[in-house]
Parts: sequence; structure tokens; C-alpha cells
Amino acid sequence: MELQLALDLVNIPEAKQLVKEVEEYVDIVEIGTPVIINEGLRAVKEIKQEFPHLKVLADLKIMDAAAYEVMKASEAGADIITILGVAEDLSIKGAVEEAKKQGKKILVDMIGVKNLEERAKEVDGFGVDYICVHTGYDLQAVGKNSLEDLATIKRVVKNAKTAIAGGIKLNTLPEVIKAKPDLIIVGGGITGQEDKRAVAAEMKKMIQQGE
Ligand SMILES: O=C(CO)[C@H](O)[C@H](O)COP(=O)(O)O
Repeated sequence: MELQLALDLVNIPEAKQLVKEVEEYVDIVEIGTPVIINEGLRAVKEIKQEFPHLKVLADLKIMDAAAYEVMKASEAGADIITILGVAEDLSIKGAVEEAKKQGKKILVDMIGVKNLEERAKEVDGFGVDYICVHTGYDLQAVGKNSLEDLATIKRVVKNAKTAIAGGIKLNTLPEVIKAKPDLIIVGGGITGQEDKRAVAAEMKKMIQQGE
């Protein structure tokens, strides 16, 4: 199980500072959609340059023009690029093809997918690298989480790695670990804490113990 730090509400200098604090304990740094909207792919480029030993995920949440956007994120240094599960089949296949050309990986974010089981089976057949269940901020606000969805995709996904995101905190991490996703994505559960390094270290320890 890998741990991904999601950076959403920071600018580039703040992102660098945050990664410095927790770099020993995370496997992947996510440059979140709001950061890319504010700072562009320069954020991906600068983080990859400063932390070349970490994998960087560009959370583009691609919906269209997939091959082009995967190419641009790859050029900026992203190792993993996200596309939405609700995108057209052709877009997801195009993203996978371009990522393979560039030696990169594709994570499909299943946020907003209604027919989760059926769609997860389909996108798993497209050769994507990760399939991620995700409770976005708007559903977190009404008390939802992705544990049930994780169980659903774990049942049907045969090729891709499974991932989970959305509101995971230290106190909810044990039940996530028990469900054994390949990748656990944590944003505010680390970035919103007073002692980020200590929380990241504790999370990493719990994940290692759960393997
Ligand atoms: O992609 C995202 C929002 O769309 C976030 O990066 C993801 O939900 C993880 O952040 P948090 O743990 O704070 O929910």
C-alpha cells in the first residue's frame, strides 16, 4: 500500500515547504486540481525538479482532449495523470495510449460515476493503471465516504491497482487499511494538521503494519 499526499489549497512555495516536512513518509505527491488551476503545470514541474525521488501525480481530472493533456502533464514531469471515469471511452483509451508512449501512468477518478461496478469493469479493460474511488469535498460535507465503493471496485477490478480518496484522517485510516487498497490518498488529513510530519509518520507506520 502506498501513501499519496494531496496538495490542494496551497501555492507553489507552500507546496514545497509541505513536501519537505513529510517527504520521508509519502510515496506520491499529488498536485491537486485547485493548485493546477491557480499555478498551472509549473507546479508539477517545480515539485518534480525539487523532489525527483518522489512520484508526482498531476490531478488534471481530464474530461476531453485527453492525449494532448496527458502529453503536456508528462512534459511537465508528472509520473501519474488523472482522468475522470465519466469521460468518454475514447478519451480514456487515448490517455492510456499517450501515457504508455511517455512512460507514465493513468489514474481514473471515479468521482460522480453512478454505475460504479459496471464502469470500473469497463475502464479496467482499457489498460489504466489505477482506479480510484473518491468522495469529493461536496459529499464529504454531508457525511459520505468511499469505503463501500472501495469494496465494490475491489470485487470487480482485475488488472488496475485500486485507490481511495476523500476525507481520510488518522482516525478513519484503520478501516481504510483493512480494506487493502493499493493506494491511499490523503489531503487535509495531513495538510490540515498542526504537526504534519508526525501525522504523516504515523500514517506511514500504520500502513506498513497493515501490509
Ligand atoms: O482530489 C481531491 C479533491 O477533488 C483531493 O485531492 C482528494 O479528495 C484528497 O483530499 P482530502 O483528503 O482533503 O479529501
